Amino acid sequence: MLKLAKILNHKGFHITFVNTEHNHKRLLKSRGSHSLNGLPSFRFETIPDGLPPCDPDATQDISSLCKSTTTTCLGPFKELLEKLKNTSVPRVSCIVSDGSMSFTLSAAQDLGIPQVLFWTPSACGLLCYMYYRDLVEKGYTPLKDESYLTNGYLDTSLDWIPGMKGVRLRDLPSFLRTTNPEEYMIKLIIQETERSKNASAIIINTFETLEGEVVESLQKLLPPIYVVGPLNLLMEHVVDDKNLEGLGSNLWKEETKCLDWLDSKKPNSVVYVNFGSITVMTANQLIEFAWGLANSQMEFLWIIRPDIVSGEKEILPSEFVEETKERGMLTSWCPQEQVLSHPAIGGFLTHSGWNSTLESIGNGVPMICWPFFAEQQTNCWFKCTQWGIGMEIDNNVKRDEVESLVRELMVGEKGNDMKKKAMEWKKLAEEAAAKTTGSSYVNIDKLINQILLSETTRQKYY
Ligand SMILES: O=c1ccn([C@@H]2O[C@H](COP(=O)(O)OP(=O)(O)O[C@H]3O[C@H](CO)[C@@H](O)[C@H](O)[C@H]3O)[C@@H](O)[C@H]2O)c(=O)[nH]1
Repeated sequence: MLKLAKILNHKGFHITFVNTEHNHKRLLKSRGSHSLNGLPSFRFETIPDGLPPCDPDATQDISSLCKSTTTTCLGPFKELLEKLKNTSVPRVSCIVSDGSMSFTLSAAQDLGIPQVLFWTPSACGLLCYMYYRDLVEKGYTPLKDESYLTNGYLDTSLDWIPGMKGVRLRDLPSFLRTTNPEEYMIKLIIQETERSKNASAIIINTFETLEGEVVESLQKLLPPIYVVGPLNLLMEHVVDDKNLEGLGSNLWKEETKCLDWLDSKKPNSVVYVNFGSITVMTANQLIEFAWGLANSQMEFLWIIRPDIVSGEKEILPSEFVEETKERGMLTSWCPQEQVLSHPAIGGFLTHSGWNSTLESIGNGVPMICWPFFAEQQTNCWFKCTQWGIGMEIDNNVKRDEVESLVRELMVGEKGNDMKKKAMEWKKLAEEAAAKTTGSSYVNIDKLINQILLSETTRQKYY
């Protein structure tokens, strides 16, 4: 979202970027007390998320956060808009908000301005969310009982989601894996996808050559869709804007020593391991990953967030630390985009969050996928079965499987094929983001001219 906002600012928009108070505090902590002072044309504001204060270093519970924002944020958001009217900043002429923050639609309606929803997961993830109502109505979820999680039921294949023939229940976003008929996340998904139909437009961070067929299916269900990714590559066109450089969004402090360490490594020799900002695992799973990496004999850079093990501090066996000290580096958070673009990185063991996936594609890095939740399962399916750049690790992770997949990724024949394929996707991603001619570059201009600066908006506010 911040990247998109920077691009729009670069194109001439005044930006008011609204964080929750919780995230605002976290950003100040990780980036420094002046980091959100903003610029005259790019300002930060906050609204409360409605949750009680909690550990500032840990990711909030997603279900509670969604429930709270969807029920409590509209009031504070409208108050903020009211407040902005009485300041010297230009009048708010359009609202771009997260796809799961559809309460903002009602505020935009009050002001009579365009409202665009930016769905930050993949297009394939969003397409599955669009079919969540059908999954409930057809009786696929809730599951009859817990045994359905393991009795083969999740292998049921579906042929009615257009653009995703052969996808299995287990490859769909994970929220359907519940026996609870009142599951909040399912209700939320149905509510948010339904409300999305009322937006002026939808933005997705992907590119046409990667997810064209899926986007075509989505076009039939939603308002005009603008495909504008990979945003991390489009950002390269605003690097000359020095003013924007200081605005970043890392929620933990970035450790940059790993970049020096990578400088000392041979090309394509290091496995990069990172599970994003939300994934948690058990202490036992952490240990299985550790021994799998150690036994693979490969060099690795492993990012272990302070809250990666649910409910306890992560503890790695001292024998593991001793055995791998010459070839492994452990740290708590890194500048991932710089890491993935480093020539030493040969493969990425990832949870398959969409940003990590796109950043990996944009750098031609093949992946091993350990999807945790949400649409990561769907991203994993596409990477493994459609795009030829991924191999999946079983959820019940075992060291032997980690060892063999890591070796296959780094020195095996399949790994080699995946690397070639990943380089082809990198080229296509670069083409989509190319200045002036790339499809995503062009789509950003179309979004601006057709929606954000519509004729009425122009007449009313400029
Ligand atoms: O050490 C780190 C680890 C991560 N990152 C960055 O953090 C982001 C992580 O994003 P993503 O890979 O999408 O993972 P999550 O944080 O888990 O993302 C959530 O949001 C995504 C977009 O909606 C969804 O695709 C995921 O399923 C959902 O878990 C990426 O830009 C990374 O570059 C860093 O900079 N340093």
